[in-house]
Amino acid sequence: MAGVPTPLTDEEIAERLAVLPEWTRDGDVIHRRVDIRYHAGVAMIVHLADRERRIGHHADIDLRIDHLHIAVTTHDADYKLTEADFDLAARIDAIAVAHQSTPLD
Ligand SMILES: C[C@H](O)[C@H](O)[C@H]1CNC2=NC(N)=NC(=O)C2=N1
Repeated sequence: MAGVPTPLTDEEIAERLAVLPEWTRDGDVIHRRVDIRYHAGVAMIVHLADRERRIGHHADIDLRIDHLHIAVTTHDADYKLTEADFDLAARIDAIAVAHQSTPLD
């Protein structure tokens, strides 16, 4: 097992957020909204959960009728932001693009 992941500094977090315009920092969490219809949102969650299982990092996901809200932090780092959160955020963005274009409702 790897040790406890290292929390990022405020400067490191700002650098990473600068290239993730969909994401907002709220303390020790980053979050974004994905506008997506309900059934496409379900499909996106299944896709994302499979990716999360493989990378060993998981988002908190709130499914609503016309959007998802996704939040990421690292519980193994006492709920601080780490590199793994920004890696997952970038993967979420790519998955969202694919699913937002699916014609499911
Ligand atoms: C053992 C397992 O890899 C860990 O519990 C992983 C799983 N997924 C995780 N996801 C998130 N968001 N934070 C973690 O600290 C974390 N830890």
